[in-house]
Amino acid sequence: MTVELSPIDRAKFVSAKRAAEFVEDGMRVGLGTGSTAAWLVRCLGERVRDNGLRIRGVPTSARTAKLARDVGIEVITLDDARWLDLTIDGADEFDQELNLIKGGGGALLQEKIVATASDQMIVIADAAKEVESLGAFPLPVEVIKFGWRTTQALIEETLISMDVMGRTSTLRMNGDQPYVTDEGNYIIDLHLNRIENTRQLALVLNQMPGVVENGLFVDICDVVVIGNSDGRVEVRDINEGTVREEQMDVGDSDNLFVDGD
Ligand SMILES: O=C(CO)[C@H](O)[C@H](O)COP(=O)(O)O
Repeated sequence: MTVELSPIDRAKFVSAKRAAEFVEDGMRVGLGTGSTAAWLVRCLGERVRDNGLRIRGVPTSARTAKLARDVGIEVITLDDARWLDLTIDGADEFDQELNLIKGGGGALLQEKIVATASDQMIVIADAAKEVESLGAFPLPVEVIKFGWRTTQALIEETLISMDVMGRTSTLRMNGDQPYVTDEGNYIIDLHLNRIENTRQLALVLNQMPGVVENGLFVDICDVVVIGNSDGRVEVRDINEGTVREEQMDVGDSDNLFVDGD
Protein backbone atom coordinates (compact mmCIF):
# COMPACT_ATOMS: atom_id res chain seq x y z
CA MET A 1 0.00 0.00 0.00
CA THR A 2 1.39 3.41 -0.94
CA VAL A 3 0.22 6.29 1.20
CA GLU A 4 1.12 9.86 0.23
CA LEU A 5 1.73 11.73 3.48
CA SER A 6 0.79 15.37 3.96
CA PRO A 7 3.64 17.71 5.03
CA ILE A 8 2.40 17.70 8.63
CA ASP A 9 2.22 13.90 8.69
CA ARG A 10 5.75 13.69 7.26
CA ALA A 11 6.95 15.92 10.11
CA LYS A 12 5.14 13.80 12.69
CA PHE A 13 6.38 10.57 11.11
CA VAL A 14 10.07 11.57 11.14
CA SER A 15 9.95 12.77 14.74
CA ALA A 16 8.34 9.47 15.76
CA LYS A 17 10.75 7.41 13.68
CA ARG A 18 13.77 9.14 15.24
CA ALA A 19 12.35 8.76 18.76
CA ALA A 20 11.73 5.06 18.17
CA GLU A 21 15.51 4.67 17.91
CA PHE A 22 15.69 5.38 21.67
CA VAL A 23 13.79 2.16 22.35
CA GLU A 24 16.00 -0.86 23.11
CA ASP A 25 15.33 -4.57 23.41
CA GLY A 26 13.65 -5.53 26.69
CA MET A 27 12.38 -2.05 27.54
CA ARG A 28 9.04 -1.26 29.15
CA VAL A 29 7.75 1.68 27.13
CA GLY A 30 4.94 4.15 27.79
CA LEU A 31 3.01 4.70 24.57
CA GLY A 32 1.42 8.13 24.14
CA THR A 33 -1.85 9.10 22.50
CA GLY A 34 -2.59 11.20 19.42
CA SER A 35 -1.62 11.26 15.77
CA THR A 36 2.13 11.68 16.37
CA ALA A 37 2.17 8.96 19.02
CA ALA A 38 0.30 6.70 16.57
CA TRP A 39 3.29 7.00 14.20
CA LEU A 40 5.56 5.98 17.05
CA VAL A 41 3.46 2.92 17.79
CA ARG A 42 3.56 1.96 14.10
CA CYS A 43 7.36 2.43 13.94
CA LEU A 44 7.81 0.23 17.02
CA GLY A 45 5.41 -2.35 15.63
CA GLU A 46 7.52 -2.56 12.48
CA ARG A 47 10.65 -3.23 14.56
CA VAL A 48 8.79 -5.88 16.57
CA ARG A 49 7.61 -7.62 13.39
CA ASP A 50 10.71 -7.27 11.24
CA ASN A 51 13.63 -7.10 13.68
CA GLY A 52 12.37 -9.18 16.60
CA LEU A 53 12.42 -6.23 19.01
CA ARG A 54 11.00 -7.40 22.35
CA ILE A 55 9.27 -4.65 24.29
CA ARG A 56 6.28 -4.34 26.55
CA GLY A 57 4.13 -1.28 26.00
CA VAL A 58 1.93 0.57 28.49
CA PRO A 59 -0.65 2.50 26.43
CA THR A 60 -2.10 5.81 27.65
CA SER A 61 -5.56 5.32 26.13
CA ALA A 62 -7.90 2.67 24.78
CA ARG A 63 -7.12 3.97 21.25
CA THR A 64 -3.39 3.46 21.68
CA ALA A 65 -3.91 0.05 23.29
CA LYS A 66 -5.86 -1.11 20.24
CA LEU A 67 -3.28 0.21 17.77
CA ALA A 68 -0.39 -1.30 19.75
CA ARG A 69 -2.04 -4.74 19.73
CA ASP A 70 -2.89 -4.38 16.03
CA VAL A 71 0.78 -3.75 15.15
CA GLY A 72 2.04 -6.62 17.32
CA ILE A 73 3.31 -4.89 20.46
CA GLU A 74 2.78 -6.76 23.76
CA VAL A 75 0.52 -4.59 25.89
CA ILE A 76 0.71 -4.60 29.69
CA THR A 77 -0.83 -2.34 32.34
CA LEU A 78 1.11 0.20 34.37
CA ASP A 79 0.38 -1.89 37.44
CA ASP A 80 2.03 -4.87 35.72
CA ALA A 81 5.06 -2.77 34.81
CA ARG A 82 5.17 -0.59 37.95
CA TRP A 83 7.95 1.52 36.42
CA LEU A 84 8.94 2.26 32.82
CA ASP A 85 12.24 2.78 31.06
CA LEU A 86 10.87 5.34 28.68
CA THR A 87 7.67 7.09 27.63
CA ILE A 88 7.28 8.61 24.19
CA ASP A 89 4.29 10.88 23.59
CA GLY A 90 3.11 13.85 21.54
CA ALA A 91 2.26 17.31 22.87
CA ASP A 92 0.06 20.23 21.93
CA GLU A 93 2.70 22.82 22.85
CA PHE A 94 6.23 22.82 24.30
CA ASP A 95 8.36 25.73 25.47
CA GLN A 96 12.13 26.30 25.81
CA GLU A 97 12.22 24.52 29.17
CA LEU A 98 10.33 21.56 27.67
CA ASN A 99 7.24 22.27 29.74
CA LEU A 100 4.17 21.09 27.87
CA ILE A 101 0.48 21.46 27.28
CA LYS A 102 -1.03 18.05 26.66
CA GLY A 103 -4.53 16.63 26.51
CA GLY A 104 -5.76 17.87 23.14
CA GLY A 105 -6.60 14.22 22.51
CA GLY A 106 -8.26 13.88 25.92
CA ALA A 107 -5.77 11.41 27.43
CA LEU A 108 -3.86 13.75 29.75
CA LEU A 109 -4.57 11.85 32.97
CA GLN A 110 -3.15 8.49 31.90
CA GLU A 111 -0.43 10.30 29.96
CA LYS A 112 0.77 12.18 33.03
CA ILE A 113 0.64 9.12 35.28
CA VAL A 114 2.60 7.05 32.75
CA ALA A 115 5.18 9.75 31.94
CA THR A 116 5.78 10.42 35.63
CA ALA A 117 6.39 6.70 36.20
CA SER A 118 9.20 6.62 33.62
CA ASP A 119 12.96 7.09 33.78
CA GLN A 120 12.70 9.33 30.75
CA MET A 121 9.97 11.12 28.79
CA ILE A 122 10.56 11.92 25.13
CA VAL A 123 8.14 14.23 23.34
CA ILE A 124 7.66 13.92 19.61
CA ALA A 125 6.28 16.92 17.77
CA ASP A 126 6.24 18.85 14.54
CA ALA A 127 8.04 22.19 14.66
CA ALA A 128 4.79 24.20 14.88
CA LYS A 129 4.26 22.93 18.44
CA GLU A 130 7.17 25.01 19.79
CA VAL A 131 6.06 28.22 21.54
CA GLU A 132 7.73 31.00 23.49
CA SER A 133 5.05 30.82 26.22
CA LEU A 134 2.48 28.11 26.71
CA GLY A 135 -1.21 28.96 26.50
CA ALA A 136 -2.30 29.69 22.94
CA PHE A 137 -3.53 26.08 22.87
CA PRO A 138 -6.48 25.68 25.28
CA LEU A 139 -5.33 24.10 28.55
CA PRO A 140 -7.33 20.91 29.27
CA VAL A 141 -8.41 20.25 32.84
CA GLU A 142 -9.97 16.86 33.61
CA VAL A 143 -12.80 17.16 36.16
CA ILE A 144 -15.20 14.66 37.66
CA LYS A 145 -18.76 14.83 36.32
CA PHE A 146 -20.30 15.53 39.72
CA GLY A 147 -20.74 19.29 40.14
CA TRP A 148 -18.68 20.11 37.05
CA ARG A 149 -20.36 23.52 36.62
CA THR A 150 -19.34 24.44 40.17
CA THR A 151 -15.80 23.24 39.50
CA GLN A 152 -15.72 25.30 36.30
CA ALA A 153 -16.87 28.42 38.17
CA LEU A 154 -14.22 27.83 40.86
CA ILE A 155 -11.54 27.49 38.19
CA GLU A 156 -12.62 30.73 36.50
CA GLU A 157 -12.69 32.64 39.82
CA THR A 158 -9.22 31.34 40.65
CA LEU A 159 -7.87 32.41 37.26
CA ILE A 160 -9.16 35.92 37.93
CA SER A 161 -7.58 36.02 41.39
CA MET A 162 -4.26 34.85 39.89
CA ASP A 163 -4.52 37.52 37.18
CA VAL A 164 -4.18 34.89 34.46
CA MET A 165 -4.93 36.17 30.94
CA GLY A 166 -7.93 34.87 28.99
CA ARG A 167 -9.91 33.21 31.77
CA THR A 168 -12.78 31.82 29.74
CA SER A 169 -13.40 28.10 29.74
CA THR A 170 -15.54 25.63 27.82
CA LEU A 171 -16.74 22.10 28.46
CA ARG A 172 -15.24 19.85 25.77
CA MET A 173 -17.97 18.36 23.59
CA ASN A 174 -18.21 15.27 21.41
CA GLY A 175 -20.98 16.27 19.00
CA ASP A 176 -23.88 17.39 21.16
CA GLN A 177 -22.70 15.42 24.22
CA PRO A 178 -19.91 16.21 26.67
CA TYR A 179 -16.65 14.46 25.79
CA VAL A 180 -15.98 11.66 28.31
CA THR A 181 -12.41 10.54 29.02
CA ASP A 182 -11.25 6.93 29.33
CA GLU A 183 -11.56 7.43 33.10
CA GLY A 184 -15.19 8.57 32.79
CA ASN A 185 -14.55 12.27 33.48
CA TYR A 186 -15.23 15.54 31.64
CA ILE A 187 -12.67 17.99 30.26
CA ILE A 188 -12.88 21.75 30.71
CA ASP A 189 -10.64 23.64 28.25
CA LEU A 190 -9.17 26.91 29.57
CA HIS A 191 -8.67 29.64 26.98
CA LEU A 192 -5.78 31.56 28.49
CA ASN A 193 -3.79 32.86 25.48
CA ARG A 194 -0.54 33.05 27.44
CA ILE A 195 0.50 31.38 30.71
CA GLU A 196 3.06 33.36 32.73
CA ASN A 197 3.16 31.27 35.91
CA THR A 198 3.09 27.72 34.59
CA ARG A 199 4.32 25.93 37.69
CA GLN A 200 2.02 27.78 40.08
CA LEU A 201 -1.01 27.35 37.84
CA ALA A 202 -0.41 23.60 37.57
CA LEU A 203 -0.28 23.29 41.36
CA VAL A 204 -3.27 25.53 42.06
CA LEU A 205 -5.53 23.76 39.56
CA ASN A 206 -4.79 20.36 41.07
CA GLN A 207 -5.71 21.57 44.55
CA MET A 208 -9.33 22.33 43.57
CA PRO A 209 -12.04 19.88 44.58
CA GLY A 210 -13.43 18.27 41.43
CA VAL A 211 -10.22 18.66 39.44
CA VAL A 212 -8.59 15.34 38.64
CA GLU A 213 -5.59 16.55 36.62
CA ASN A 214 -4.49 19.37 34.36
CA GLY A 215 -2.64 19.29 31.04
CA LEU A 216 0.44 21.24 32.16
CA PHE A 217 3.46 18.92 32.22
CA VAL A 218 6.14 20.76 34.20
CA ASP A 219 9.63 19.24 34.61
CA ILE A 220 8.46 15.90 33.22
CA CYS A 221 9.81 15.95 29.66
CA ASP A 222 13.54 15.22 29.19
CA VAL A 223 13.96 15.20 25.42
CA VAL A 224 12.00 16.63 22.51
CA VAL A 225 12.37 15.30 18.98
CA ILE A 226 11.15 17.97 16.56
CA GLY A 227 10.24 16.85 13.06
CA ASN A 228 10.05 18.82 9.81
CA SER A 229 8.30 17.84 6.60
CA ASP A 230 11.62 17.67 4.66
CA GLY A 231 12.96 15.02 7.05
CA ARG A 232 15.10 17.27 9.25
CA VAL A 233 14.84 16.42 12.94
CA GLU A 234 16.20 18.20 15.96
CA VAL A 235 16.87 16.22 19.13
CA ARG A 236 16.95 18.51 22.17
CA ASP A 237 17.98 17.06 25.54
CA ILE A 238 17.18 19.41 28.45
CA ASN A 239 19.28 17.47 30.99
CA GLU A 240 22.41 17.20 28.87
CA GLY A 241 21.89 20.64 27.34
CA THR A 242 22.52 19.23 23.85
CA VAL A 243 20.86 19.94 20.51
CA ARG A 244 21.49 17.64 17.55
CA GLU A 245 20.25 18.13 13.99
CA GLU A 246 19.84 15.07 11.81
CA GLN A 247 18.29 14.09 8.48
CA MET A 248 15.75 11.26 8.29
CA ASP A 249 14.33 9.42 5.29
CA VAL A 250 10.69 10.51 4.84
CA GLY A 251 9.93 7.98 2.13
CA ASP A 252 9.66 4.72 4.04
CA SER A 253 6.37 4.97 5.89
CA ASP A 254 4.46 2.58 3.61
CA ASN A 255 5.26 -0.66 5.43
CA LEU A 256 4.07 0.75 8.76
CA PHE A 257 0.43 0.07 8.04
CA VAL A 258 -1.11 -3.26 8.99
CA ASP A 259 -4.36 -4.90 7.96
CA GLY A 260 -7.35 -2.94 9.22
CA ASP A 261 -5.18 0.10 10.00
O1 LIG B 1 -1.87 15.09 24.58
C1 LIG B 1 -2.26 14.42 23.66
C2 LIG B 1 -3.45 13.53 23.76
O2 LIG B 1 -4.10 13.69 24.98
C3 LIG B 1 -1.55 14.45 22.36
O3 LIG B 1 -0.25 14.02 22.56
C4 LIG B 1 -1.56 15.86 21.83
O4 LIG B 1 -2.90 16.28 21.72
C5 LIG B 1 -0.85 15.94 20.47
O5 LIG B 1 -1.61 15.24 19.53
P1 LIG B 1 -1.17 15.12 18.02
O6 LIG B 1 0.08 14.30 18.00
O7 LIG B 1 -2.32 14.43 17.34
O8 LIG B 1 -0.93 16.50 17.48
